Amino acid sequence: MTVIAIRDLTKQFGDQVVLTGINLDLNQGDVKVLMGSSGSGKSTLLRCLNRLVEPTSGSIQFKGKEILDSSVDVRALRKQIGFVFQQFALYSHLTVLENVTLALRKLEGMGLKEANEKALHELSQFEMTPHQSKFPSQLSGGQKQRVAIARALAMDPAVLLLDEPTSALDPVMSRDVCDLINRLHGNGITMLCVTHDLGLASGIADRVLFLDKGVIRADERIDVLANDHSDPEMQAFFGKKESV
Ligand SMILES: Nc1ncnc2c1ncn2[C@@H]1O[C@H](COP(=O)(O)OP(=O)(O)OP(=O)(O)O)[C@@H](O)[C@H]1O
Repeated sequence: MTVIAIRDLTKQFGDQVVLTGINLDLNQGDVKVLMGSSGSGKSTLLRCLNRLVEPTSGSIQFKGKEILDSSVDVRALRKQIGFVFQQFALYSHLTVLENVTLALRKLEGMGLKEANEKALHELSQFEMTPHQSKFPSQLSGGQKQRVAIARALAMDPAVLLLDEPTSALDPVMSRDVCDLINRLHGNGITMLCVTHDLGLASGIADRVLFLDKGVIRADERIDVLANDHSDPEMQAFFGKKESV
């Protein structure tokens, strides 16, 4: 089943055209990785999918319904399409547990007891229950990312968007996040992940979407892209990275 269908999507910031004619389908359970040079529009595309950025034109359907209509309830949409930020975006003055319950109380309208139970359930999936009373400053980067992912999953989203989830992490913690994403994959959640990290990309997905100058130029196996010497853009991008 197609969960997200993007058609002819464009985005301009003033005179700058960032996305030009994006077409992409995400099917249920897909884990897709979006790569491309810095400034190619990856984060912008990801952000369009839950309307953190408003596209200039085109269509995005979520489960067959247009999400760019002005009548769409954006808060409800963001429960269905969760977003995990590069820098975790946790509230520093709230504990781990409160970071997760806040979203449940505000977006789901849950009472404290119900929200606590749900939040503790999510945190336990990621072995974060022992850290529930800590503040973000008392956590490692990997633990912060676990909390951020637990918070997004507490909404039971159909889709999880991840924007460079390992870029602030060391290699060990990056592998931890990679394992975690693979566990989620087993649960059937649909994911689109922006990353520069080839280890993460090859660890979670078979294929990579390569974004270049506002269009998706390739949807291909990672090793094929990495060894494609005929394309100067790909070579420039993958040539700088470790071989896969
Ligand atoms: N809110 C904004 N206002 C104006 N320009 C923006 C805005 N957000 C992004 N841009 C511009 O859009 C272009 C694409 O940015 P985007 O963050 O999507 O790229 P990216 O591929 O994710 O880059 P990186 O890999 O460096 O994170 C950049 O030139 C950026 O300056």
